[in-house]
Amino acid sequence: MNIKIKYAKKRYDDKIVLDVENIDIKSNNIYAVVGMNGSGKSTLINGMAGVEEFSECSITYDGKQFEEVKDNISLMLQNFYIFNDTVRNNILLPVKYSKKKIDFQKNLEKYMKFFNLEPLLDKNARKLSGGEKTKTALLRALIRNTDLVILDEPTNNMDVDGIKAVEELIMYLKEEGKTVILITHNIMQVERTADYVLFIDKGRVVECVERKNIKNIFDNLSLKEILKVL
Ligand SMILES: Nc1ncnc2c1ncn2[C@@H]1O[C@H](COP(=O)(O)OP(=O)(O)OP(=O)(O)O)[C@@H](O)[C@H]1O
Repeated sequence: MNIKIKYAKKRYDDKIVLDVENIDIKSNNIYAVVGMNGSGKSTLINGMAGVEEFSECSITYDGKQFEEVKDNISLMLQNFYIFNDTVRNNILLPVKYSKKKIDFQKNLEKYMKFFNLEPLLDKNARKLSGGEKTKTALLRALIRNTDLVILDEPTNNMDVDGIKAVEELIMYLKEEGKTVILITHNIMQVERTADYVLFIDKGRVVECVERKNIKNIFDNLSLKEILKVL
């Protein structure tokens, strides 16, 4: 999905926490959104996914307005909610709210292969480990098989195997033709997965560059400055 953000602003009372313009997301690429805590990353993607309203914005998705494409956008929230129910029902939650006819079972099987969640499907999701809960939330975001997938720190709480599985899954989503927007604080993950990197600082886009043009993020002084990497 091609997304054009002419401008997007978010204000809380008198404080402007996001003020971005001219962001072009090109279809079938993986975008990493990086920046310090509180820089506005979640505000940006939550607004793009329609779970929060911008104070002002002009955004088109494949040339259309959000309402026309919302069935084709999914978001994994940073602070996702786990319901007091089975893992299966937690993952299948979007089924209840979907107007589109979707083969949820097929999607579940397709994406669950990346994790070892099958044996846990009938367990109460509140009893899972932190990493298993994150996998549950991630599969919930994927179950509608949307063209645009937005993930807010999808490897939180994960061990090395979990991180590897999520990164393989992200690459697979791209192979399927999807557009992925990924917030992460893991710069190595950016190097391993992203096609483009959107650097946000104090609510503004500082850079949006092709990852292959950032020879080495750790050698790039301006990026080190933004990320405060020593
Ligand atoms: N409901 C709210 N009311 C007031 N201020 C808010 C609210 N939600 C977020 N903010 C402020 O907006 C700014 C941007 O927050 P945001 O969550 O987008 O940052 P972030 O870059 O995603 O941070 P992190 O890396 O910590 O997840 C922060 O200063 C935050 O305190």
